[in-house]
Amino acid sequence: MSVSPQHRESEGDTEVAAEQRYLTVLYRHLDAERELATRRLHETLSQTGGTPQARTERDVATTTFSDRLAQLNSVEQGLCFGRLDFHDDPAGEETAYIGRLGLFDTEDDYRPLLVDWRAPVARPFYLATAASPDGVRRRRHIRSLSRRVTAVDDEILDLREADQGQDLGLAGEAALLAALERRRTGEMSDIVATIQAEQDGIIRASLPGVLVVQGGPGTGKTAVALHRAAYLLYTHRRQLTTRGVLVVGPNDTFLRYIGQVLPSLGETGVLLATVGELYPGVRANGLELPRPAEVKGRIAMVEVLADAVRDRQRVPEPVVEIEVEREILRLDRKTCTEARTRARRSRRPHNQARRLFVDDVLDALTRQTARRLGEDLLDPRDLDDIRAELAADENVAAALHELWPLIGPERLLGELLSDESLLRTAAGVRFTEPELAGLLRDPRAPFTPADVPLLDELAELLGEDDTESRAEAVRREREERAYAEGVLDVMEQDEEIIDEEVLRVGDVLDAELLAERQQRRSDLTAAQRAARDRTWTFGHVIVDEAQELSEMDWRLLMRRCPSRSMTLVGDVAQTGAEGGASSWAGALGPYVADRWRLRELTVNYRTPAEIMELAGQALAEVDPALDAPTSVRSTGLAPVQRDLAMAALPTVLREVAAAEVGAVGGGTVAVVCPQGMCRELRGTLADATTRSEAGEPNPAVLDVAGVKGLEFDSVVLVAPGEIVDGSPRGWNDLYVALTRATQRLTVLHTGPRPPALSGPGDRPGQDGSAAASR
Ligand SMILES: Nc1ncnc2c1ncn2[C@@H]1O[C@H](COP(=O)(O)OP(=O)(O)OP(=O)(O)O)[C@@H](O)[C@H]1O
Repeated sequence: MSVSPQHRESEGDTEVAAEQRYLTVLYRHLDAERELATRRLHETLSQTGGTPQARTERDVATTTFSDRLAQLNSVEQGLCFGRLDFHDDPAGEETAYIGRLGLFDTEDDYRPLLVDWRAPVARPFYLATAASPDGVRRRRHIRSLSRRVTAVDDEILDLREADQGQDLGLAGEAALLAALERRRTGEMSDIVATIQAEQDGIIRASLPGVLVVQGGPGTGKTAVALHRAAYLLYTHRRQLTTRGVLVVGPNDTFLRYIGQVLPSLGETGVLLATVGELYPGVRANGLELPRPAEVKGRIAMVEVLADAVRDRQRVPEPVVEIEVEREILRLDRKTCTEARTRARRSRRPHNQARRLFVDDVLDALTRQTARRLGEDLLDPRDLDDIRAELAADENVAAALHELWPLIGPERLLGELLSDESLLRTAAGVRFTEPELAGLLRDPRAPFTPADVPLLDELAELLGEDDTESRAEAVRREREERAYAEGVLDVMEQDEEIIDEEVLRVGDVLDAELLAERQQRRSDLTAAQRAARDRTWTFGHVIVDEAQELSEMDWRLLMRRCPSRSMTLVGDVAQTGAEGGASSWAGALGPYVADRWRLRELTVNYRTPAEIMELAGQALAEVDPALDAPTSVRSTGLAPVQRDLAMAALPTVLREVAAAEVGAVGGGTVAVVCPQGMCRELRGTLADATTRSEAGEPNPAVLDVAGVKGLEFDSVVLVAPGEIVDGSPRGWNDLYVALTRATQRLTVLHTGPRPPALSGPGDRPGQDGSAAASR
């Protein structure tokens, strides 16, 4: 059907008005649900007293209503974004509206008003095509701002109508392009309205097993990973809310950048963390150079740490003398070696095996003392007393501490990295001299993120010294039981005035059970509990920028997920960490052999074609066999490259940054530079720096590691030559830096251009004069 522009406009207006009416109804239901949840929450909170069971039930209800309210609040923006019209649907439901959560008409037999995007019914919204319409006649994207419909975009999924001029490109192309053109705020948005078919397949892939998602820059890996978390929580709610889902990202800035996506999808129970945050009780905020971090990430550290622990299990050379009550007792090498062998053979962790060692040594000292006192005069009770006295003796304790100390991971690692002789003994010939020297540090230095997997490894090797925590657990249990007994007493007294025949509370509920209920009442989410517990194992683990993980990082993460239900997203062409992965098979082989699935993403939604052409030249330097993803859009703006003298950089950068901030009209700008230049350039731009909507500095001055995974409307790349020369993975780094912009890219060369960046059309100049135009 051909329509005149005026006709089309009025037809569009009618459709917008119709959808507005429907949207208004949906918001009315949303408001009603909110009111209901608020009312129930208030009612629950205002109740006091009652039986312990009633209190428990109230706590559960409070959590349920608060969660529901948070979910209802989170879907306010873009509540409904799609509509499917089906051909003769046998169920008689010819239309389905798709949105951020499910809403039902409670007064009309729970008729679905809005279908959750994760429900199977919604799937054709993402998958149907004209060639394979899956019963769908028309897919409509509904765009809205606040509660107002701003546009509708239709696709008729019918090849005959398509022949009549319908555009059958990407699913919801107009809505997709509108989303991609939006200026960036510094916080990632969800893509729930415009998920593409290849992404949908990954989001809804089955839960078990290791799924690797490989894709070039801007292909939506992060977006897909987060939507997969939301999908899995919806589909496997019971299983995953108990064990929790962990999402691992490369650094804090990145976690802040993605932090709003899951809440905007109504999911709050996910733990977002860097590997450096996965050791409760340690804030690993020390800085470290890439080289020592790489050495710490090597798998050889497993043996170094095991040797460092063994090094703490000593025997006397040849004898140690202990003064007890003015007598000298002797511990010889043979006795201690036998005790050590027995303790080591137990294969228990160091702190737990210590009990065996201590037992044997105390036995030997008891025998010695008994011999001295005259064995024939002593009965077993006397021997027990002697042993107990020896165990309590300070000098014996000191000798035992020398031979087999109780030691925690933090102390052992701190001492190992700050004591050259301990480090040399443990490292053996595994590292070169410069590598060893790089590992040594000041004893007061804070832990770094690369230390965390080492602490975790040590925690496994050392085991908890659980003497204290067991005593504490027993004490707590006693207290809880005493409290529960008190509660039961009070309740039974109350009941005495009631009929004797009535079942008493104590008949159905004993103190132990009541105490246990009290514990289960804890209203922390699984994610919150997991964050405090090193030994927590998650129901599913998602890792973003997974190519950056070191071998030691992988060991830690695998420990957190023994079920190996994992989604790992990344791009081996973007690996910047020296100890990061060059291939997925290499990284995963030790844990799952070849039992992992690979899915690829091929379309770049971020970087315009013009910028990708330049980035492709850097990618060819990484590996000529790699293909850059295809850009979904072009802007008509070629990147600008300028050559200038280093001395001119401050002036030129100030000019360029100001111009770019103006050009993106409130959007985000990043200056990306070699690590060593960041501080100086921040100073250069200090006067002109404001804050983005997300509260980040704008322009942000960041090195490549700092922009990994992020995107900006405009990027000013400084000294790419130095970035290439600055690391063994310099070309990977340059590729990352070149692919951060959603609209505009300016490259400022302060030295010779890397050959791959000089292409046709450039006019290299000198000293800061404009060299190439857009
Ligand atoms: N289907 C989609 N609809 C709308 N926007 C999308 C879609 N897929 C991806 N995007 C957008 O494209 C941009 C890049 O996505 P994302 O950051 O997830 O890519 P990535 O593959 O993780 O990139 P990198 O490897 O560079 O970190 C984001 O702004 C994201 O919101």
